[in-house]
Amino acid sequence: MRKDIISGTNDGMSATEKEIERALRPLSFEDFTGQAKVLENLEVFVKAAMMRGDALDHVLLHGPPGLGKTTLSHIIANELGANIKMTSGPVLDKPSDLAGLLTNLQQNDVLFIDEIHRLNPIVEEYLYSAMEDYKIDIMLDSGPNARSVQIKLNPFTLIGATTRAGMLTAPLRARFGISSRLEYYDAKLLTSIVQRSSQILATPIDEKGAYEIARRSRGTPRIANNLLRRTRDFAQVRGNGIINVDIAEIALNALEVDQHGLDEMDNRILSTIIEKFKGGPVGLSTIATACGEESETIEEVYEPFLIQEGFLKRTSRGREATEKAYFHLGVVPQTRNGELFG
Ligand SMILES: Nc1ncnc2c1ncn2[C@@H]1O[C@H](COP(=O)(O)OP(=O)(O)OP(=O)(O)O)[C@@H](O)[C@H]1O
Ligand SMILES: [Mg+2]
Repeated sequence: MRKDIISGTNDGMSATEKEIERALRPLSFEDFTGQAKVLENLEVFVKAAMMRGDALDHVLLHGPPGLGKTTLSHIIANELGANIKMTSGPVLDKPSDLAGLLTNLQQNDVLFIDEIHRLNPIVEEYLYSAMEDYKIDIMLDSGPNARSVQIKLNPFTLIGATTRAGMLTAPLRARFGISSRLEYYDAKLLTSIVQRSSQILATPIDEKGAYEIARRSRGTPRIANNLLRRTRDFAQVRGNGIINVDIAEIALNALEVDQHGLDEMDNRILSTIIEKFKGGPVGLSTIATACGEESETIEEVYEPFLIQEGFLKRTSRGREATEKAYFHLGVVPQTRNGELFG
C-alpha cells in the first residue's frame, strides 16, 4: 500500500477511490494551489492565445510524480475551452497511432502525451512536423509502391508531461514553446490542499491535523491526498471521525511515514548507502540492487526528494549520504575517506 501512496499508480485503487481522486482534482487555475510562477505564466499564455484565436504554443510540463502535471493539462484545456485527448509515450507504438489521434483533433484542441520521454523514436520524428507546421507525412504502401501523402492538421496544442526532462531529445525539447518545471510544495501550501480535499470529502479536520499530514507528504499533493484518505479511515475507526493531530500521528505512524515524511523505501535507500557502502559515493544501480528497487524508480521518485531535503548528494562518483542522513537514522557519522564530518 505504501508503494501506491508514493508512486500514486492508480492500479491498486478501487472504483470508489478513483471516483474520489477525480473529485479532488482542481479544474481551474483558480482551484489549483501552489506553483505560483508556473501558473502566472500559463494564465497569460492561455489568455493571449485565446484573444488571438490561436492554438496555445506547445507546453512541456516536467517534474517529479504527483505534483500536478496531468491535473494542469486538464486545467489548461478547460481554460482554453478546448477538448483534450490523452495518450502516453509507450502507448504510441506506430506512426499510424499518432496520425489517428492528430487527424481527429479539432481546431485549438489539446493533445496530452504523458511520459513523453518514452516515445518511440520513429513516432517522435513524425511529431516534429506535426508540432512545427501542423502537418504530417504518412507513408502509404511499402517497397516500390511506397509514396508519402501529406495531411494537413488543425492547429493544436501538444502538452507533454514527463518526470525525466533530461531524457527528452534536443529536437523534441526545442519544439515546446513553453516549458514549465513543477516543484515540490511546501508544508503551508500542502496544508491548504489537505484542507480543500477534506472539505470535498466532508471530513472535519483541524488546522494542526492538516499541517501534520501536509508536512509528512514528501512535498507532494498526491501523497497528501492519499494520506488524508487513510487518516480519515483511522479517524472513523479509532476516533470520532474528526481528524486532529493525534489521529494524524497514529495514522502516519501506522503507515510508516516518519517524522520527516520519509517512507520505508526512502529510509532503506539511506541506510543502505550508510551501512553497506560506508556512506558512499556509490552508483545508482548498486543502490537499486541492494534495495530491491528499480534504478529508474529510485532516480525519479525517491532521489529528488531526498536530495532536495538534504539527505542525499549526487556527485560525479555516485550518491553520498549527508550528515543529515546519518543523524536522521541515528547513526554516528563514522570516518569516511579518512575524515570526520563536521
Ligand atoms: N496544486 C494542486 N492542488 C490540489 N491538488 C493537486 C494539486 N496538484 C496535484 N493535485 C492532486 O494530486 C494528484 C496528483 O496530481 P497529478 O496526477 O496531476 O500528478 P502528475 O504530476 O501528473 O503525476 P505523474 O507524474 O505521476 O503522472 C491529483 O489527483 C490532484 O488531485
Ligand atoms: Mg500524470
